[in-house]
Amino acid sequence: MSDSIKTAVILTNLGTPDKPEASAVKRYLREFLSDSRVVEGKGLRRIAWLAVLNFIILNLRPRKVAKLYRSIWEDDSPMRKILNEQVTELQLLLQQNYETAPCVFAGMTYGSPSLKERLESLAGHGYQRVLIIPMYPQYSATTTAPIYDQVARFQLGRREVLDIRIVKSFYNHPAYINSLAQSIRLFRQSAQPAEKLMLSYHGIPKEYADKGDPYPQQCHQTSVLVAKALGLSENEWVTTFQSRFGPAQWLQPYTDKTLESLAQKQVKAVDVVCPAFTADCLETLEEIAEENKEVFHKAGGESYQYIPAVNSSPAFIAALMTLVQEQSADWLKLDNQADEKNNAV
Ligand SMILES: C=CC1=C(C)c2cc3[nH]c(cc4nc(cc5[nH]c(cc1n2)c(C)c5CCC(=O)O)C(CCC(=O)O)=C4C)c(C)c3C=C
Ligand SMILES: [Fe+2]
Ligand SMILES: [Fe+2]
Repeated sequence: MSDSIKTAVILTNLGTPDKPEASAVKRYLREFLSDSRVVEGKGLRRIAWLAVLNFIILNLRPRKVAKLYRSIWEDDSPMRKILNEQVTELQLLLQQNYETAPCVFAGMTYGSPSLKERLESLAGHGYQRVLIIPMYPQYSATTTAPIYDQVARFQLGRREVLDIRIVKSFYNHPAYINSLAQSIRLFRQSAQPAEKLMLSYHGIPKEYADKGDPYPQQCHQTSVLVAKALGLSENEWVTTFQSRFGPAQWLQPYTDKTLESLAQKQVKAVDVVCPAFTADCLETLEEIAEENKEVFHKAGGESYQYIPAVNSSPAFIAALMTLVQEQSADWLKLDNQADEKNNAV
């Protein structure tokens, strides 16, 4: 890195409540679900959604969802805990490889630690260059684009803007595919591999995809590449979409319906992995590892195993460093000694 220019990397994830309590969940859901990137609609549609959100959803959902959070909470929300671990591990790896490593921070789109406050604080501390890595391998207007929006709002009106780069997606990056394949391989080495590998992605409303959100295509591409890396034949894996919200149609095939139909077709064992999540969270630890396990068993399935997210596995942290290297090569100066050391191993 050039001597006098302070550079930071921010790992950015969606966000999560501060506590597993109804009031904290309400605050989080209000911020998240008020974003018109997440629930689209203009004019009357927007007014109707805000009425439903404020008068119905925010009165009924927080208590139910807080209970789900309590079932997975450790000393913090798993997403925030894992994001902090990813920050620590990436910082260590960068320090081993660079004379002057950039500083790595965490930032959430909704809730804390907030991306907006992180950017303000970095600017206040004289950082001029920032690489933001959204922790979503597949781009979606519902998740990645809000990060671009926050950066645009941050820059607006600044006399000297910060030099900010954002990694748009990494759904097909060989280092990410390798980290995912490795995590599946390691899991299947220590457990009996199931006859079917299910790759379950968070869904989005079908309407958004029909209007051009590239998310589903990127999910399918990730699946194809992972299956190829694992040497799976076509009938050994399936791509599905989870986490439906509201009455509209979402991306299909749905995870729960597919589990039921697999069990009905006498598939007795499935392994499930969630490649849209780089950190375990409510959607993986509760919805996939618990709720959907019950769905499969109730439908007659016998063995259901959830394969954890890539989290802070060495291969995923190495993938993050590769992204840093590629996206900010001109900002960084490789530590020749560390480089020689790595080559000698
Ligand atoms: C209402 C619309 C929603 C869209 C569109 C959506 C897209 C989307 N979300 C993720 C990743 C995560 N979502 C998580 C929780 C979550 N998601 C929604 C709704 C939408 N998501 C809600 C209401 C919630 C909260 C829980 C609930 O009330 O059911 C999480 C987990 C957060 C945690 O604290 O652990 C993640 C991660 C992606 C990747 C995505 C589109 C591609
Ligand atoms: Fe979501
Ligand atoms: Fe969910």
